[in-house]
Order: sequence, then C-alpha cells, then structure tokens
Amino acid sequence: MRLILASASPRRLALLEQIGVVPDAVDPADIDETVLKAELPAHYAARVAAAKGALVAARHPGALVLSGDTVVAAGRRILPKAESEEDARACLTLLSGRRHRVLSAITLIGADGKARHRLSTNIVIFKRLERAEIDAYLASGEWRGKAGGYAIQGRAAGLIRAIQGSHSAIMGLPLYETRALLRAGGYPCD
Ligand SMILES: Cc1cn([C@H]2C[C@H](O)[C@@H](COP(=O)(O)OP(=O)(O)OP(=O)(O)O)O2)c(=O)[nH]c1=O
Repeated sequence: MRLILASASPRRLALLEQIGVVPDAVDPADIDETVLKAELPAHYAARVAAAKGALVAARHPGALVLSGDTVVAAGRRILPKAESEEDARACLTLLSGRRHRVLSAITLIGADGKARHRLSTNIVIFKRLERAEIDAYLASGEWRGKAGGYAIQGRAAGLIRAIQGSHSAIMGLPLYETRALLRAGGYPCD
C-alpha cells in the first residue's frame, strides 16, 4: 500500500520516521491558508489539514495520503506563522508568562477515498520572558516560518515551563493519533 505524505515540512517527515513509517513519496499541498471570518482555531486546523489531504489525494488515486496542520492559539486567536522579527516579537510578547494551545490536526485519506480526521489539543506554558530573552531568541532565527513564532524542538524549549499533551503534536505531527489513523486505514504499523 502506497503512503504519500502531503507536507513540505521536513520535520513532519522526520517525526513519521520516528515511529518507523517511511512514506513512498512526499507531495506537498499548496493551498490557501487564509483564516475565515470568526473561524475558531480547532476548526481552522481541521479544515486546512483536510484541504491539504484532499488536494494531494486527487493526484494519487488508490494511495493513502497523510496531511496535517498545526496552529498556535491564544484564546480564540490564531497566531500567524512568523515571517518577520516584528511578527515573532509580537507572538512571544503575547505568549510570555501565560498558557496557550497548540492544535495539531491530521487527515488520512484512505485507498478507498474515505477521509479520517484526528485533532490533538495541547497546552504550552512559557516562562515570563525578559526582553533580553526575547532579543536572544529573535537573534537565533529559529522562529522563521513557525506558527506562533517559536519551535519547541530548538532553543525555545529552555523558555517553556511545561506542556500538557503531546510533544510530537506541538512540533507538527501527533504521532499517537497518526499511528492510530494509519492502522485504521489499513497501513501496517507494528
Ligand atoms: C508550535 C510549533 C510550530 N512549529 C511549526 C511547524 C510548522 O512549520 C508550522 C506550522 O505550519 P503547518 O502549516 O502546520 O505546516 P508547514 O507549512 O510547515 O508544512 P505543510 O503545510 O506542507 O505540511 O509551525 C514547530 O516547528 N514547532 C513548534 O513548537
């Protein structure tokens, strides 16, 4: 059974490989990621993961297609993928000293075209960040392109007091849910 990973993220590929799953191909989905008016974070993540999967599944009939989307949410607000230092500083200032949610949605389209979905909801708590800590983090450049302006797999781990949930989900692919979906879709996972 062919498995296609519908993601441009090298981290998603590495996470998948961590549980012994090597996709037959990687085929990223380029979709419009605009947030709808008044759309809630969980709805957004699920919708975008499903849209990525549907787009790529159309290109690979008969294959399993796995896609995901990870968003950082402060209350009902979806934080952007930081593209500039100003974006990242605004995110970190907002996240400083408080808890926020990281929602990681995945979709698996089966060989029969049936879509299965899972959502992993996680909490991340940052310490109260000093200005110098934010400046040093910005200088690292690790925030670039990251949802919420940080990546837990790097230096930000030193600023995170606690998490509740799944570390892999916060990085971008919830491995427990991924394995469960793959099994449900008939993909051999031991
Ligand atoms: C919160 C957090 C986010 N991120 C990153 C993962 C993603 O790059 C980004 C969320 O964006 P996504 O849209 O989920 O994924 P992507 O654009 O990287 O790849 P694709 O759509 O092709 O699958 O935030 C981390 O790497 N670590 C973290 O701790």
